[in-house]
Amino acid sequence: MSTTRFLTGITPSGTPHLGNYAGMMRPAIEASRDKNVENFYFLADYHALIKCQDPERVQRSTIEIAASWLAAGLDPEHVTFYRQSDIPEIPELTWFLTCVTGKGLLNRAHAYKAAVDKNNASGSEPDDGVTAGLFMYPVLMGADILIFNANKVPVGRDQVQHLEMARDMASSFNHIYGGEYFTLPEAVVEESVATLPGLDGRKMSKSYNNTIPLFAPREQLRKLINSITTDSRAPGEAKEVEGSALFQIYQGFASEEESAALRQQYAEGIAWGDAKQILFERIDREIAPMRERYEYLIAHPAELEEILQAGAIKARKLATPLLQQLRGAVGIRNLAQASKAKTKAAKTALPQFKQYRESDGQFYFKLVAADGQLLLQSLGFTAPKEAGQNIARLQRDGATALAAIKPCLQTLDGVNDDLVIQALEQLREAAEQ
Ligand SMILES: Nc1ncnc2c1ncn2[C@@H]1O[C@H](COP(=O)(O)OP(=O)(O)OP(=O)(O)O)[C@@H](O)[C@H]1O
Ligand SMILES: N[C@@H](Cc1c[nH]c2ccccc12)C(=O)O
Repeated sequence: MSTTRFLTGITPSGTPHLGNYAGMMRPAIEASRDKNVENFYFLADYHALIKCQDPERVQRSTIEIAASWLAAGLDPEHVTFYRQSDIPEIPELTWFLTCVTGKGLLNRAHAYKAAVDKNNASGSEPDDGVTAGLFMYPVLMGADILIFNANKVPVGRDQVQHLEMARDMASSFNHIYGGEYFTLPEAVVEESVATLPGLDGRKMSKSYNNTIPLFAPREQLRKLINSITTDSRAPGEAKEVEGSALFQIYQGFASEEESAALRQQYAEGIAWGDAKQILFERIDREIAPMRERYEYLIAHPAELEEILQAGAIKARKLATPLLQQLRGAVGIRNLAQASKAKTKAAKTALPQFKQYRESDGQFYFKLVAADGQLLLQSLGFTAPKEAGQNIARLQRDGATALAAIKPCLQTLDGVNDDLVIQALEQLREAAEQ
């Protein structure tokens, strides 16, 4: 049995923060220790170019995020850890998928729609300032996922629509080229993972500039924690945990007992300064052991490069043969082998007869086109042999047999005899080859 494949990407467009760590990296690293799953983690640097056109920042962020994953315990021996831009099969697949994706589907993508809505609201042209990169974002993401035929993709809520689109692209391609080339991936949204607030109480996010960098040096970490917004209650006055960013961040790191103890101290009127000291100590306890490794890796980017290159080799062992197969499927082929490929492609796209027994105890058959359309549906027969004989007649005599066995068939909306005869012809030709 094949193992389940998990895949997730992180866009290197800034410095990783405590929210990225608690909300994504830590649970992903814990999950990666499960021996029954295959894990793919990658740096989505092509995606970074959509929102960040500062080359130094892209490079810096790639280094910081790669070093963060490794320092936080990701083991590149057990997972496939790579950089998107090291896998040339991804942009090539992006093009194949682009050609089977409706433009209308992409018009509905949240990120693109949000940009258009903003322009409409301000009276600008709808596509003002919108790059084709932003528009195509879901296709690139689809290629990231489909190139490894990932089954499960852990993502935040905002990415669920992209997974639906990836499924659409996979089924369109399978349908058009008549084969099970792609597995349909599923989003995994971990509801139990907390969203950490930032310094100002809103969601901690690069875009809000309210983050605490995951590997801020100790003294900077202390300073940032001291700047978390609190209310003006004085020492000795009872404090509310509800709506306290400080408490929520603490919960993202502490055990249940530790959280209960701080809740008690809030009720007893702990001074904000002391609560901040407790938060600082708790976070530093978790981060300090990793900080040394992080700083080492940041100072040795050649080692990071080597780890990513090894990851790319591992990843391409899967991507290269799949892409080869896809090239053949779409008709980009070695011309010396063209005729062979043609026969094979024709075979994969054939209609099919199916014979089965229903719960009423009767035997039935149907004819299904390669794209899944139902072309013929029989009524029930008492013996399986009768169903088999009718199939054999249709295969042998085509149109004549179809006319003769009409009374044993249901009428189907939207299907005419020509369509059925064409399918029977196609089956006959294939059998003759
Ligand atoms: N405050 C947060 N709490 C928990 N998880 C978070 C938080 N912010 C981001 N994540 C998770 O980290 C991963 C990377 O997210 P992302 O790069 O969007 O972070 P971000 O700082 O919000 O960036 P941006 O502002 O550019 O969207 C995602 O899985 C996301 O769910
Ligand atoms: N778009 C994702 C990052 C990403 C790119 N490709 C992916 C493939 C799978 C999962 C996530 C991704 C984000 O912003 O968070």
